[in-house]
Amino acid sequence: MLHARAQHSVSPSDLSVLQALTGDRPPSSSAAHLIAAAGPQPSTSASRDAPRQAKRGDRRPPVDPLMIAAAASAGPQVTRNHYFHTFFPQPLAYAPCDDERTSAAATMAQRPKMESRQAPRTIRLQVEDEERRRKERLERLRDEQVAKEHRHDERAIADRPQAVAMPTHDGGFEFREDGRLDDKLGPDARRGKPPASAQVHHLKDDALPDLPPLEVQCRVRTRIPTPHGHIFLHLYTNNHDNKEHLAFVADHAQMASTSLTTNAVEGTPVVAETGERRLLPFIRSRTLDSKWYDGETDEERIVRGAYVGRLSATSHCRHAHAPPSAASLAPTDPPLVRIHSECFTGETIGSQRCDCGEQLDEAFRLITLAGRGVVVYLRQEGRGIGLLEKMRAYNLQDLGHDTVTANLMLGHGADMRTYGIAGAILRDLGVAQSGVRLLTNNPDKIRQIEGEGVSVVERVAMDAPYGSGEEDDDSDGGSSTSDAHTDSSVAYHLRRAGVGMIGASTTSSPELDKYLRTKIERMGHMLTAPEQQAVRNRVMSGGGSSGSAGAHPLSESTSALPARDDVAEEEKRA
Ligand SMILES: Nc1nc2c(ncn2[C@@H]2O[C@H](COP(=O)(O)OP(=O)(O)OP(=O)(O)O)[C@@H](O)[C@H]2O)c(=O)[nH]1
Repeated sequence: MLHARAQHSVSPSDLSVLQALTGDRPPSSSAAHLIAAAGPQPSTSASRDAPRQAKRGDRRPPVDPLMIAAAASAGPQVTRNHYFHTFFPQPLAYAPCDDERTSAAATMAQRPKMESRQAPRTIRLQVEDEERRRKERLERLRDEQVAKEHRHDERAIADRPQAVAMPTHDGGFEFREDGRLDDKLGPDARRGKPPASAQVHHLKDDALPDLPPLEVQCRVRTRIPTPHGHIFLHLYTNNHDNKEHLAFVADHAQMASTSLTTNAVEGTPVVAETGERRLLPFIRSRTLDSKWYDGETDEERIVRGAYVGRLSATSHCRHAHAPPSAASLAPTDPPLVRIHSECFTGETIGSQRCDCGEQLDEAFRLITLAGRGVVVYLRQEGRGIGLLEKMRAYNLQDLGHDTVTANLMLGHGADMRTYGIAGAILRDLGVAQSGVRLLTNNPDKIRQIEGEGVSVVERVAMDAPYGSGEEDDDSDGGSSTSDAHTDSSVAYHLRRAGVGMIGASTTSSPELDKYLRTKIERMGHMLTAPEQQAVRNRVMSGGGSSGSAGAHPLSESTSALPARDDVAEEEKRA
């Protein structure tokens, strides 16, 4: 005890060192000298009183001389104070050792406040529990929905003919009554797998992962005389949506043989560049021509427009003839194909906000001119958003927005269409495999349809006849105009004859110009700008028809398609 007290007795030189170290000014080199010189000193009354005062007023333990020596020898930047413990200390930011020199409030202000952001455990468990229950509820609802759709599908299948047969054009195969493939039809069939030629009907549509593999079926086909020529109209159903998609087929040779009622010709005769003569297979629906169920009669097949071989007015016998075989024919020349999306406003009431009516009209004209081609008409109104939303988009367009921005403002993509059904229809018609010449200006459409397994060997420009609204503003009310008064050319009359909508086939309006410009500038469509088109129309009005679709002046390869980066960017932002 005595020894300890002797050790803790404070000498005047200790006090001087302490003063030097804790004074307002940093310790000078003389302080170090002082410290070095500090040794056991004779005690004065002041020094004797100091511990007593400390005992009375200041209850902190006396200063350890070893600490003082260590602090002094470490140089002027270090005091006996310990470092202020923070994760990111300020340089030379030391904690105060004397409460008198820094207030407690200031100290608290300097210290970073560490707060837990975690909710109490009970609340966390409660939230987790609620989340789990919410997920289970959603899963239950989804299961119920799937079960409902499944029941609906089963009913729909039950309503169908018992066994849906598959293509037989190319040596084909059939389903038995129970829906399984007939055993005699090869190894694939024995394994319960349709042959490669049939698998095209079962391609998975990636965009709709929850749906069953896509199947299309042509329910009926009939002949329609149009101002451009006769075409076969096909109505398709499918298992992905409840819409009736359509296909218009121009096939002159088939039309001629059908009207003879004898099917004397079994293909479209063509003469190749080499002078070789050959027959291209008729464009026919495989699902329509296949046997739907055992015991179907020719009469039933005639009513739905299926192939019945040699027809006669009294054909009541059971179907006994195979459809024409394509197996022996040379590879087909690529037919002209248009994949057109429904536009009630443009096609039926002659809206001049878009060029859809003119495009449909032109597509009909071109496939009938070519004598062999297809227009697939998809019920994807308003680029897939439906008529209701398209009309809302029109109202936004009236406020000055273009067609892309209006769609985005309504929470849709710029283009919500898919082409799985179009691909399946083209495969069903037997034109996809050998390649098609696609009538379009839309590079995205080419990419998508190729993604569906349809080979596009050539892009043919969809060059519908429209004028420039700017030029025609002074004409009669801005309605269909341009060449009506001046153009007496064959081209004009040909188009005039093919008008499939109110208000003639050649149209123009400022809205249409804006629509076309947006398609060029924002959607990457390979179109002629409205101003250039006006000039072109004038030239064409003196130059007659653009001629055969096969020699279309704007035909070009599908390479070097422009990107749609800006639209993708805006879609992301929206
Ligand atoms: N959402 C929306 N859809 C429109 C508008 N105008 C036309 N459509 C739809 O657009 C579809 C036609 O698409 P377009 O972009 O004109 O042409 P495309 O089929 O992509 O390209 P092409 O093959 O070159 O004709 C149809 O379904 C029309 O109903 C519009 O202002 N807003």
